[in-house]
Amino acid sequence: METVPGSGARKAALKMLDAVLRRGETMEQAGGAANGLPNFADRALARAIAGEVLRWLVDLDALIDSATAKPLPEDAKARMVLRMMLAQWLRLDTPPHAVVATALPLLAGGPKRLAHGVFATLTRGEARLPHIPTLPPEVAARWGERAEPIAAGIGQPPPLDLTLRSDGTADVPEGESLALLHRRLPRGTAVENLPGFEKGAWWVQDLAASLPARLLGQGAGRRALDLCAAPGGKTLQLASAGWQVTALDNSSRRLERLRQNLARTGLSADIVEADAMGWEPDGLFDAILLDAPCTATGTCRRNPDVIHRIGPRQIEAMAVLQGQLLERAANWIAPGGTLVYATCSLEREEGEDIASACDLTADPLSAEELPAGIVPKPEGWVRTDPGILAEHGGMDGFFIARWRG
Ligand SMILES: C[S@@+](CC[C@H](N)C(=O)[O-])C[C@H]1O[C@@H](n2cnc3c(N)ncnc32)[C@H](O)[C@@H]1O
Repeated sequence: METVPGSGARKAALKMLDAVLRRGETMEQAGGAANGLPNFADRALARAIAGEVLRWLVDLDALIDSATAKPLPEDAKARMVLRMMLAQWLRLDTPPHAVVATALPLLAGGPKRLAHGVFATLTRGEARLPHIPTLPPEVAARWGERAEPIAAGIGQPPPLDLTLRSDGTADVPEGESLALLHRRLPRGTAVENLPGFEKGAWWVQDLAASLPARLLGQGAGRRALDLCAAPGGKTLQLASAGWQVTALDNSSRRLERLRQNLARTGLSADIVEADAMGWEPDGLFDAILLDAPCTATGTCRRNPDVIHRIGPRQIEAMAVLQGQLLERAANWIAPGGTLVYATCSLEREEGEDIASACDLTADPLSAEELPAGIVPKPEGWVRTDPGILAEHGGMDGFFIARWRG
């Protein structure tokens, strides 16, 4: 039983933050802590509090440190609760008295007075966050000159992008269109209530995530392999563009979502549950899309946990796997066929370095194939990040390269 209304959401947010920051779990894994909450609003609030703390962590800590004589240990519960209190007040516009009433019970039997005092000092002093979140120094160094525009994108959740099924644009929501078969809606739009959801006229997919499949063109019944396919956004695009798709993934849970997505949209694909490192196809493919597993740092706007969880160790491990997957996929392209490699990572090791090491014949991407404002690099690769088309709401970070068989 909740003693203070809303305290369940705060407890769940605290558990999520613990899972991400101490145990290195993803927000998706950590989000399980909110599943037991009785209503949608509380679950959404728990996720929003945890998300805002992760977006603004460095700046929230700086405020806390400015108001304590002796810095609180990094892993002190009082620090975590104060981060949540400040995020609610400064980012979610919760009145300070409501913040205090719902957060302090989390410190029952602990340093409640200390937390209350720090929060009161900061509210009295009208503390403010900077305009753009500060990145942890090692992350800023990794992202170099791209760090500032990316950080600007991290400040809030991204808008909602939809990809439309290619057989007509009737019964789809109004919105900005930055590419063929694309609609952009304001952040926070509830998906289930939009026109066309039940009929499967569209699916949720960031504009950058929609680029790799676009770059394979129309299928006209030819065979495509979607390697690492689940939950299937790109499988849907390929099937919708007339490819006869084999969709392979090694996660049965994620493949179940792919099946549901195919059923909702009325599109079809042959589904294979297998480890791409052991599987052998029964023939060659005219197109292969390798949307490789990656650190997903390019999704930092919707998954700000990656800013704090991902470091050189994870990047290196992913880069090894990506290189091996690309080497295998390269054997399965038919002569004259096309292979597209993509990752939703901002890290050079998972993009440019992998493409540089590939000895297939390059098929450089051209600006004409891409939405206006996205310009390929001189090598013919595409590198997107949240700073591109920022005036329209930006996009996820992706690396995309293409070769011919
Ligand atoms: C970036 S996600 C794919 C997203 C998907 N292409 C989409 O658009 O919805 C990478 C996928 O690779 C799968 N994966 C990771 N290692 C794999 C392996 N060795 N064999 C097959 N699939 C693998 C994961 O289960 C995950 O679904």
